[in-house]
Amino acid sequence: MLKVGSSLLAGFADQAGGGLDPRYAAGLARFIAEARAQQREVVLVSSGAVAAGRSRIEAGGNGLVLRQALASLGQASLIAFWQGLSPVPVAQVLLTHDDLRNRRRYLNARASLRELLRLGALPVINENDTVAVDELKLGDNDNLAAAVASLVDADLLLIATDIGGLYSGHPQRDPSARPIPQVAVVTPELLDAASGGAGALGTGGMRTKLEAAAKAATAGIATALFCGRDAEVVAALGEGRLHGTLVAARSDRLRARKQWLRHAPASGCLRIDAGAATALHDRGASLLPGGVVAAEGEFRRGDVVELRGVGDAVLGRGLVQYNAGEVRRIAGRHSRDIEALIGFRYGESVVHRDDLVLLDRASEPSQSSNGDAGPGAVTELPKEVLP
Ligand SMILES: Nc1ncnc2c1ncn2[C@@H]1O[C@H](COP(=O)(O)OP(=O)(O)O)[C@@H](O)[C@H]1O
Ligand SMILES: N[C@@H](CCC(=O)OP(=O)(O)O)C(=O)O
Repeated sequence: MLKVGSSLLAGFADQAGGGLDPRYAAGLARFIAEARAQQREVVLVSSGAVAAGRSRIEAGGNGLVLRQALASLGQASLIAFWQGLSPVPVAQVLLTHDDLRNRRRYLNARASLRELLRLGALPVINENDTVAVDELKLGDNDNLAAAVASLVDADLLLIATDIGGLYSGHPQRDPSARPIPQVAVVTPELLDAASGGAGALGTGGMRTKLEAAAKAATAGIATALFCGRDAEVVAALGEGRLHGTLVAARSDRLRARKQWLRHAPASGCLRIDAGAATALHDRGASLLPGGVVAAEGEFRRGDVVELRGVGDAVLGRGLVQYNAGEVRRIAGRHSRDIEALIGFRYGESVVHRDDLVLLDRASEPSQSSNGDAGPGAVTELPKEVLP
């Protein structure tokens, strides 16, 4: 997952006519192509729509509604710009905070992104600025990148900007500021050091990058902050060497996600047969409709459900791909019949193995299936990075 800020794409003093300029983006596009050649899946979060919009129309000022309009004017140019630098088809994905907090939309976004990667496309994500204001707004693309890194289960979040990572003070204003190559934990002191404000075009400055890194860290993803203007830095990155700041992950990715699933209140229950229980336990398989005996409760797609086996034991819990009525119609049937039975299909599983946590039967207390798990049972992990 790579995030590229406006400061790398536009606003150069020597640039005639404004608009997007490939001088740094070309190197980053080469880096993406090399990573893809190494069989890595790459998702790009790119700012620059507002800057691109400004070059298309005469408009002074910096008000919120004006920036929303400018983003709309510039977004198509931004996608065309990356397409011009990419050997593979690029795909536009516009997201908001609200999309990622809503579990159904979260699952839909994740499924679309996975499909784009499977097809070999390069997803280029930006905030949907037309609708993203106030409480809907993630605030900046750094935080959006952290949320999407968690959504796609990224190995690493790379944030390219116009400075060589985090400094102990504002690098342009504080002559004693020194680079910080490694951050184990994002502390309030570090956030303070990074609060000196953004560059001319950027919105968040280093603070939002550190906040994003802290969110990614909680989700088990490390973040690399580096200068995308330095061709040697970008080339070294392609060889696995970072000249910049590495913010360490604070937990194992899967553990962070599964920890949340383990304690989230369930909206319903799936009764599964012995064969399915064995497949889940022994092979780490997804739960297919054929193994579902019954669905209890009125859950919706994306809700957490309990999985109960023969004898009522709670075997696990997971995010369900279909709503209760749909599960009842496909229960006991083969995955290939899903479309014939309900008219569409989100995928072959009822609960995908990535969205499933199996419980230790001896130690796991059974929780009620109506969402009332009792006080203290719900562990709140950051909303920004988990569904
Ligand atoms: N402690 C710090 N370390 C590094 N950069 C800082 C720090 N404090 C403030 N900054 C500013 O943050 C800027 C990068 O943020 P921003 O302009 O939002 O970039 P982008 O457009 O890439 O998101 C730097 O150019 C620098 O001026
Ligand atoms: N959605 C806005 C991006 C805002 C933003 O976060 O910018 P930046 O600080 O340069 O990453 C745009 O495309 O201009």
